[in-house]
Amino acid sequence: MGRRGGSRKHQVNKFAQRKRDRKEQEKNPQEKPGADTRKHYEDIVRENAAFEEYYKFQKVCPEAEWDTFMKSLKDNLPTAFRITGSKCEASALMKIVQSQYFSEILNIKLSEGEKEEGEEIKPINLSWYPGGFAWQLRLSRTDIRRNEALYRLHNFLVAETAAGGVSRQETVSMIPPVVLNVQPHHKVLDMCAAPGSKTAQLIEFVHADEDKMPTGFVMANDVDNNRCYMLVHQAKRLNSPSILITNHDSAVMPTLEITDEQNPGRTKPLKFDRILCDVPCSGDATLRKNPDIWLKWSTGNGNNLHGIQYRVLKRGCELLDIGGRLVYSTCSFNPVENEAVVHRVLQETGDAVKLVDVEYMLPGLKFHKGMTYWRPASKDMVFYEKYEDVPEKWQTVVRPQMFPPKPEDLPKYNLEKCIRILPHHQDTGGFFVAVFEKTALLKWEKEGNHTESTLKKEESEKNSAPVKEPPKKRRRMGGYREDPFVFFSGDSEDVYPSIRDFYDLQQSFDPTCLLTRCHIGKKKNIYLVSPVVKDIVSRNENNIKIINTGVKTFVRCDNKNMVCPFRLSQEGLQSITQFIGPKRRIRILREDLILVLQNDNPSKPPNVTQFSEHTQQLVKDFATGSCVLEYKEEAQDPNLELTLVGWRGVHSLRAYTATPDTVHYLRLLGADYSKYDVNKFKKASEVPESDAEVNDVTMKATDDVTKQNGDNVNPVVEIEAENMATQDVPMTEKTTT
Ligand SMILES: C[S@@+](CC[C@H](N)C(=O)[O-])C[C@H]1O[C@@H](n2cnc3c(N)ncnc32)[C@H](O)[C@@H]1O
Repeated sequence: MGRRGGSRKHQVNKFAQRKRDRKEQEKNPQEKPGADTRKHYEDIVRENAAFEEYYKFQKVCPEAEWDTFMKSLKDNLPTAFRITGSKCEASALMKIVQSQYFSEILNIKLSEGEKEEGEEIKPINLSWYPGGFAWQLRLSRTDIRRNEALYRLHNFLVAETAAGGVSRQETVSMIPPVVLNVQPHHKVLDMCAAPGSKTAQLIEFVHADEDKMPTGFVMANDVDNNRCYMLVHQAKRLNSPSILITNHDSAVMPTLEITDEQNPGRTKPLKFDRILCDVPCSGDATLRKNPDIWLKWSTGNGNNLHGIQYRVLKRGCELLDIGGRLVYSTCSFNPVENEAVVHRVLQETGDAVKLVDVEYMLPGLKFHKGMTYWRPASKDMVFYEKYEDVPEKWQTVVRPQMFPPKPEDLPKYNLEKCIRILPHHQDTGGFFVAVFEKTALLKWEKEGNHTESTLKKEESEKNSAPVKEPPKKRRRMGGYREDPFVFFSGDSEDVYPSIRDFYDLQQSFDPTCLLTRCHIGKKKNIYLVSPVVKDIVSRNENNIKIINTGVKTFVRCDNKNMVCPFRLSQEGLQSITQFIGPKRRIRILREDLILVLQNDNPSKPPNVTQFSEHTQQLVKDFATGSCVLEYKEEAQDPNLELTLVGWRGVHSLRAYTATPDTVHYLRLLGADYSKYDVNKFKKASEVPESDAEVNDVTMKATDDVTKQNGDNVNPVVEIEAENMATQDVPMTEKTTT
């Protein structure tokens, strides 16, 4: 997509990288700049006396459980994943996982040290995850990657992640979107969204009703421009027309405009039904995954983050609609980042916002209730009972709002409704979750038209500043300059009539939901958004930096045999398929679908004569060009229904899918895909040691074919981005400014 295309979206900002390297080197002078600290993870001594002293004092964990808590924290983290995609595909994939891959796990013989005596390695189904689609394995990522007996499981996870059939995500990180209780009609805001594992869940929930385009949407925001491109990657995997990605400081997120359905032609401020506020935090509950935190931990980290956490949560409460729900979460154990922030906001918002109990939504999950007493500490590990005891030199760091409520006020706040998960509860990372509901306007919202306290302050500051000439050129708002979002004007748009006629698009399809990323020149890719997303983008493009939206639906294909210069793209097919008429659809038989998928070399597509008589008849008078291949398997429960982009050549028929999708479909059809399922350990003897990791043969094959198809991003980049996407990267205050 224009300048946002595959090569640039994961591009490292070299200047920022050099700055990070310099800072890192100042901290660890013995390290070479840019050195991969992950290499040394195994050598890190997993101990920190201050950490232990601080949390023992705070009583985050009952004394009797302390040793188990610490032991669990020092252990590697088990792998967890969710099965995603349409209900029928997810059910079929789940059966395959259970019958083929889990049996492998049960049969493996881990060497001593990898497994403790009598340790049960049976996969655990996460009872509280909707549909039972989430699993936790008693194996770390490294166990899976390094164990030859598990190479098929590893290939499966990598390929299905790229195809969008699986999302690898830490168990506890799945909880906030679940308790947010998102429905397809909800307007959802993810305030601190990158790298986007929770955003992916929110998108899945918005798409729960598969037959319809959701009337709701997800707006995923992050302050860090580079990290926003991780969100683009997530959104791309899930092919949703109902997501938009923005780049703004959430603490001062502007109020956007949306069409007022009750008063056609007028707008109203956009308020959200659901808000996820997964704020930047010290990340000390991710110690199992990020052992370098053992080296860096200090009380200062949590204290420094309290302010931004509070501001983001408060702004979230302002942007929430009455009756709406907000989830505040961190991957920190620290009450200063958790209950203290929750208490501070509850204190300010009075009766308008309250905590809700969501235990019933998490059957089988072990956790501790929120804390009602804690003591903030300064960097020198002195704990304070009240603000008056804080020496002057620490008073800007240890703030009055960080202290717990007085015992007599406790019933007002119900802090025990918060959820604190410790690593030993169910062998996961730690996590903190608080669920709020808004029952009335906030005090300061009632006071006037300008509802936001924060923005009001900003406004008055702006007003007192000398008046400047308005900028003549479009403002460049931090980071890369984005290409514009240019919506089709309607039926009269130059390229639209040929698309409409060729694909036999139904009257009910609204062409104004199509967009390109250029004003002038040839339209290359055409993207589709849902009507509500179009409304928001077109009304607010100048109020907030929009990084990305829309699912690629048509791709220019100037083939001399094509009546229409655009072919379909697999990414947007699920959204547009219901509008495509019978003229461009082929209902294909199982054996024929397997034939096109197995013969995916674009230079040698299967000849029509190789297909069944049934399919030969169907394609006999079928015009050449892009088409939809449909397949329905009645014997499955639920029926397996697949929809793929195909291409009718003069003498051939082929599928137009990227390799991860090809493997995914062959897997679902129970067909042979062994050419992609290569044992990299066998292959390892043929490749140099240093290349062994990236030359995962499954993905190498993917890479080759994808380049030929020219339709998808480099899968090696995808793997890297996926690795990033499964980490809730701990933040420091610096990142938030
Ligand atoms: C804990 S991570 C979020 C993880 C993410 N929700 C997920 O599940 O993948 C915190 C994110 O907040 C972002 N962030 C920090 N300060 C912010 C701010 N003021 N506004 C918006 N985003 C912010 C960081 O860039 C970081 O990506």
